[in-house]
Amino acid sequence: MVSLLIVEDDASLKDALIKALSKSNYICRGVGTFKEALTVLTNESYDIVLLDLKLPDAEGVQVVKRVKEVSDAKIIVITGYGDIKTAVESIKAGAYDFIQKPFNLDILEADIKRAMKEKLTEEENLTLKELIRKGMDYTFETRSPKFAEILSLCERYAKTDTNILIVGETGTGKEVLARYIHELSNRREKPFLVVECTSIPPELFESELFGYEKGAFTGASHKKKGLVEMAKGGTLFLDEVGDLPQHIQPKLLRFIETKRFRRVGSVKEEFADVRIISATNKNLKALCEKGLFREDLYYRLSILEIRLLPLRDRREDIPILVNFFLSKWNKRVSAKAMEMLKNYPWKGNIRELKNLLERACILAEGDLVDDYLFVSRENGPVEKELFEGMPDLELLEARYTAYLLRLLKDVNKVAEVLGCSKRTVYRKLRVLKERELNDKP
Ligand SMILES: Nc1ncnc2c1ncn2[C@@H]1O[C@H](COP(=O)(O)OP(=O)(O)OP(=O)(O)O)[C@@H](O)[C@H]1O
Repeated sequence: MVSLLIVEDDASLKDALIKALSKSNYICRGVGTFKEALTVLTNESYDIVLLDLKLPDAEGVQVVKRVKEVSDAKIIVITGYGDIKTAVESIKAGAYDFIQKPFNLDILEADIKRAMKEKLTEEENLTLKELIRKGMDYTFETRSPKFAEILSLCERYAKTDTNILIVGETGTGKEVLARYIHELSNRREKPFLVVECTSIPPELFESELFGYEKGAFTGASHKKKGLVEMAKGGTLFLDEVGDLPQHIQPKLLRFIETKRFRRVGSVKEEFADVRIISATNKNLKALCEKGLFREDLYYRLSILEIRLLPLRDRREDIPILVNFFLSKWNKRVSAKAMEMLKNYPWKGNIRELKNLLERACILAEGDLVDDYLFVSRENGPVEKELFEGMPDLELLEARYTAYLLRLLKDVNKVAEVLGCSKRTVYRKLRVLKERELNDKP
């Protein structure tokens, strides 16, 4: 529902507007002075402000500027007849549009609708900019009865709005499954945002999650929305939730319970309807017992729980996954190699399988990738060449780059495998030369 604040000192006009717009399903509130308007806007969020520029305690363009400082709302200015100059100036100061008294309600409503459309597009763009959406690049075809059961649970859970905890070893596809649940849910048109609990520094966590106001801390030169606000209407995925800093836990709990939060440096309560899916490879219960994770938060997050199988417990799906990853490259493995892949321990689960196959696809010239599957694992002399003398990271990278170049005989391919530019490849080769020269007696 769209919320409107009507700032108008003419009480009869204000009341008439509230009555008429409420009938059209807008949530309306009215105030008669600028002071009241500022107080309300500082404490509550509105989508649109209808703003009379001639108020008893303030008037003119300054009014627009002040409102913009405290609110995200689109401002539609109400001006008296013949006050075009002020109206134009107010647009320059950031108002969305102006409307002259006396006005027709249909025109005002059309204006409100246009302003809302622009506001939603802006919010969407902002979200998209902040969000690097990974492609929906997965397969859930399965021959494993146990995994089929998990999938049918997910389909049922997706239809609810309840928080879900996904538990499983690293690389088992917890994030992929969370995206799948989001895509099956009614929230699919809204964002799916990932909070990487391990990679956000604890001191920045609150502002990343809930956003901040301009001036909230040194360096906060502009207001910024947090992930919770950007995920409005969608799903927030808390990856490695066991690593959630302890000082954030009560704040997240409060948000989950009330759907309300405050940006850092703000007293204003914001509202966001967000579904939380979390994932962990840790034993959260054990963390609770050690006092490292709040028990009440754990129960809130894990109302529904899904336990993902490690790949070794669904080996019947390995051929499906292998063919899925290879098909993108138009490559294949022999039946013998497939058997090897089926029997491998896969401690890193699907991630390890995917990485191994992708590397083999890049390395193999023909369509059969057998020879490149376990190339560095079984190749003792290569390991010796790379690791001799316990190299530091710079030397190891340089040696590995040189090794790949010998193997692939093509700098472009090396750059592709390493995920860097050709220039970086050349730089690493130069490093190797220099280090070898320096190390010679
Ligand atoms: N069903 C699937 N189909 C295809 N690829 C998958 C599938 N599940 C996982 N993967 C791939 O495996 C890799 C690991 O998946 P994901 O990041 O979801 O695992 P995770 O359990 O969240 O890992 P971690 O605990 O390390 O965060 C990704 O590259 C992902 O694309």
